[in-house]
Amino acid sequence: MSVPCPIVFDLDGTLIDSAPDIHACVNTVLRENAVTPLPLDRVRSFVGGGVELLWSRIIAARGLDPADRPVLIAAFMARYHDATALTRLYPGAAEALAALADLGHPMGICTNKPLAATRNVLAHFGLTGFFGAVIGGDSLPQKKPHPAPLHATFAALGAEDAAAAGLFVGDSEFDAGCAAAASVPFLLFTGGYRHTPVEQMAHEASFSDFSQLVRLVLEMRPRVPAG
Ligand SMILES: O=C(O)COP(=O)(O)O
Repeated sequence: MSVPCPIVFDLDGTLIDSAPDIHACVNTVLRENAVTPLPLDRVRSFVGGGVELLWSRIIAARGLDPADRPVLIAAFMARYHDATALTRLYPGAAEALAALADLGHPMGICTNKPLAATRNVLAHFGLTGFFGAVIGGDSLPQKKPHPAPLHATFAALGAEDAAAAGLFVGDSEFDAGCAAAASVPFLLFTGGYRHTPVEQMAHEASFSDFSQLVRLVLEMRPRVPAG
């Protein structure tokens, strides 16, 4: 007798391509401060470690005063909070979530995106009901690649023994590092925001299209005894 394994997903660069909205919010704030905007590729390359790291990188890129960081972040958050107009679900992501839910997999989100913005974007795409646990970048003192947020997500799903039972699906170096630190098998979505070649990133399996995910999960068959 066995039950389907819990699966935790990263959000930005894994389920959603949110870089265009992040880019638009960043450049609105830069323009308001008479700073030259940044190209989309550059902003995308800064995403993954949460809002504070994003702005540290922007400040370094544009030679801004680090003392202005809290004010810049506050102005950014006011826009980022419910920015969804330019964000897209990756093709097949919603269908894969529905198929995994039908198979009985408990699912969660472990993202470095702030929790309120995370909840807004999940609601915008009608995904809220898929996830029994959502941990954001401001939910705990630690962010990915620290293992604590991933452990907390599995714990909130009622799966304390995540290392043995669960899977983590993500796209970035932050996700790969977090999975390794938490000893959770990592499924790498290769179409997201990583900088590192796939073969140089630690992962148990990889996929480039969400139509491959359900088969991959079934092939890996990580099962936990019921009861
Ligand atoms: O907000 C970020 O910087 C990254 O978010 P993610 O953890 O969902 O990739």
